Amino acid sequence: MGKNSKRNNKAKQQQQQQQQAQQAAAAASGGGAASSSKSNNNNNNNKEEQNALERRFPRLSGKQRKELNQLVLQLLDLVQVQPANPNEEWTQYVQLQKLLDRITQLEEPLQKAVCPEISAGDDQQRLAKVAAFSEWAKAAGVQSEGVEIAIFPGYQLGLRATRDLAADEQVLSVPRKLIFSEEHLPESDRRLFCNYPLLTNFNLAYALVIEKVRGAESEWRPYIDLLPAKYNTVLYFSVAQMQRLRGTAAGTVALRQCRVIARQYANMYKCAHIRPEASSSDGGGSMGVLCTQHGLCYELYRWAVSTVMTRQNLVPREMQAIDEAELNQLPISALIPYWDMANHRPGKITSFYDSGTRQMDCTAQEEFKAGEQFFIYYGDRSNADLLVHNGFVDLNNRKDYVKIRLGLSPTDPLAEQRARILAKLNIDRKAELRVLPAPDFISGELLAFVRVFNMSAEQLDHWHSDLERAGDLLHIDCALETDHETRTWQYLYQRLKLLLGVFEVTLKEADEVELLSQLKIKEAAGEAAAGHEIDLMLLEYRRLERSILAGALQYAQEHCKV
Ligand SMILES: C[S@@+](CC[C@H](N)C(=O)[O-])C[C@H]1O[C@@H](n2cnc3c(N)ncnc32)[C@H](O)[C@@H]1O
Repeated sequence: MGKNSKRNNKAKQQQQQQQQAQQAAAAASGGGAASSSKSNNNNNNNKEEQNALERRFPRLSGKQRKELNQLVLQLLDLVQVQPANPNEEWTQYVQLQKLLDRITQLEEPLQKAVCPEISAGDDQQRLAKVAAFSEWAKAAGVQSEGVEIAIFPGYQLGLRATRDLAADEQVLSVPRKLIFSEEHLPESDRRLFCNYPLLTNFNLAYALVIEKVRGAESEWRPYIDLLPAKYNTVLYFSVAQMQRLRGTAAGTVALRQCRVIARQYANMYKCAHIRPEASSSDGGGSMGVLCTQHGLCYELYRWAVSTVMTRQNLVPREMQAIDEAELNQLPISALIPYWDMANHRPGKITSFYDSGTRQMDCTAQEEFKAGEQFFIYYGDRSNADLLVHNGFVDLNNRKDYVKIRLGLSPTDPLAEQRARILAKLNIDRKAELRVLPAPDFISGELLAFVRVFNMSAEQLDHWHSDLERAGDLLHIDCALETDHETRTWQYLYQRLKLLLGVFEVTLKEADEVELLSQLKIKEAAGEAAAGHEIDLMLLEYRRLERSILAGALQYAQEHCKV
């Protein structure tokens, strides 16, 4: 087949798909202009499709649909506003959660029809699915002789060594055909849903939604059945739980994540039920098909997004995504069954995709005794990152840090001179810089920023006269005038004190310690209530961030005295 005819076919397929989307959208929204202009034949097809959809997805009453439409429009209006400060950001989040709660309530019949397990399921129920999953994985070529899937309290499921494993020994390999990605979608769906190669993690979430809703018809069922029913990601936090993050380094990122996912869902809903005609007029609009043809509801979307966030890995792209060669070099997000049952412990990365054999190989990062949990290392990430994107924190994180935001004031008459020195150090005039755990406490970039920020006009002239030496500012022992050095450390001291002060406003240190110990006692007694894991994670996170800031505060105080 020549290139052009291939392209024509693709265009035809795309057109057909869009027509289907339009018909389905019209059907799901109770018919309308889109269906009335079709031929008789199309009308019949439309009816059949509508009936099929009705059988599969329960119809909401007109009143319920109207309320849902209004809620979605309110949500879109709400998230359009860029909050000007942390208080506004918080108020917006609280309002957003209220809308989402009601949306989820109204969508419950749909959720029960397409993904009933999502609100149920625990570790024991998952464990019961392991035999079918392992058989399926082995039949497709997964090698996992030295490990098995088991329950580990505090981790949900994980991998257990079935014999002694030596360091560097090959433990797992998963062939490409079992690595789930957007490339498993039929081409017509890929064209429809995967238009943004840079957003490959979302493409993966869409592919997962489609397979999930296919249920027993999906060849991925044994894997999907084994996935957790819900997650500890920020999308599952209650307002009271999110409150614990206020004023911490993870707070703003967590709120932004909730906003982004809610907005994406609302946009897809709008294209499906409020403005279905958008399905055929622009690429983004066609995403409404996920709601009309694949039963997408918010509960299913947050599950799919969280599955991807907590389990994805990158593998090389094998199929051309679009006609831009450069983007086709970018890897894609993928779910790697069996390998993704391994939990994290600090160490080194030992999982690599082999393009020659086309499989993901994983070796043991250290020795494991028979019966022990087999851990892999997920990579260098701060606990704020782990909390927001992976739904856990690492109590022994050697790569932890707390980001603080600093910026040059636009009203500072010396801002340009300062910015020039910072640029030499690859630091922006508005930057997020790292406070570190002992023994470093203050990163070189943070120290350099504050030093530049505190330079007098004369000192700036001095450093400009020999910009090549700017790198010295990154080092603790850089020789500076005493008053300049004192101002630098006083500034750092005040800033850290302020951050710790915000911690106290949200929850006092003594209360935090008390709550943490109560939760641990309850856990030990087997009395953990719903949401316990998230509550515990949030208190642990606060304790770890507080200890980094407090250590750095003491360090800064010692330097103020010098
Ligand atoms: C790739 S999955 C690992 C398998 C997962 N435990 C399960 O039950 O399916 C990653 C998830 O496992 C959990 N996890 C991994 N490492 C952990 C750790 N060190 N502490 C607590 N939870 C961890 C977190 O819930 C994380 O989102």
